Amino acid sequence: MGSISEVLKDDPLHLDSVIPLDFNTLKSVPESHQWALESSNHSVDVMLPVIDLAHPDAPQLVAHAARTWGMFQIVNHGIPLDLIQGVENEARRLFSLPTDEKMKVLRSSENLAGYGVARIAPFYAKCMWHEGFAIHESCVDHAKILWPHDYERFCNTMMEFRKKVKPVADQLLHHLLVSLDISEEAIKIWEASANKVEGTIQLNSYPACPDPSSVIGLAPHTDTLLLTILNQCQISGLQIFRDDVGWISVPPLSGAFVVNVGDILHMLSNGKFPSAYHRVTVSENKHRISFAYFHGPSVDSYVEPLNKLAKPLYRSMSVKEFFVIKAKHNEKALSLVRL
Ligand SMILES: O=C(O)CCC(=O)C(=O)O
Ligand SMILES: [Fe+2]
Repeated sequence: MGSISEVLKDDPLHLDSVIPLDFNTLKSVPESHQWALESSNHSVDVMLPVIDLAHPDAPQLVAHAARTWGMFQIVNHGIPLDLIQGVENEARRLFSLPTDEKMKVLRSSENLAGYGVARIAPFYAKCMWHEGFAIHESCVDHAKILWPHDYERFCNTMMEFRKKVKPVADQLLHHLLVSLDISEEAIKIWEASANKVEGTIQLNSYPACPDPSSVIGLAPHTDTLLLTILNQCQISGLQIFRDDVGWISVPPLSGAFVVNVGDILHMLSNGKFPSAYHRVTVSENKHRISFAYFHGPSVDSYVEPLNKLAKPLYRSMSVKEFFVIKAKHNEKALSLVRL
């Protein structure tokens, strides 16, 4: 089984040339980070569905929200509040390290785990008001470099989070696959595929910005994998785009997670679940942290619309092939594999 870094070794994401800014030293926004954002850059507040996973109708509610929005919030998910707070605390501890310390664990074209800019950064002339840290399997090697005598707290917290979030993602994926009217065998194959891999944890940091209207935290994008489960740590910033309305703010709810559909699940569902197009704005006075878990699949899997009764909207391809297409073409990837 190959890692994402191995899959992309011939078509690397050119992350090496983009290094996050030292945000602590700034009094104004440098030109490198000023975006020409349209004047219609406002957002509206429309409430995304909030689903209680303990509710008897949760499977249907989840499927309905995924079809209508590609994004929803979940409560009663079983992930303890003190663990959520622990992950935020560890992320803040990491991002508040001096820049030269963080640079020791910089992600690169060779190793996509570690500190650095967003995966989509190489596609834009301007830089985003963001720094991130990606954990693929273990984070011990990096944590030992950052905190040689105290690395366990960080790693244990991240691994505990993954242990608790993965079954939630499994359960959501199960509800979604069942709602597609597909064979039990297809459901089992995709559950096994997601289970085979650990899933990536992505920590995001959006420092307070002297002029938030001229920058973007994360440029509009869709996530690549099956499902994303994200915590906004009580500070707003996440927005989802809807053709009929425009950008919609997703308000952070205490203890809730945001769930969104990624490109691969979108293709498996033959377009029934939209791959949520989202972005992040930043605040003038708050340093926002978010953390996400990206669920499955195994890079050995084969993607194709699973419901055989409908005319397929996407061609068949391996997950590896799709990763390479996405790495090269970013937001055009889905249209390139559409039939
Ligand atoms: O920070 C957020 O709210 C969203 C982060 C995100 O979209 C991502 O990590 O892919
Ligand atoms: Fe995202």
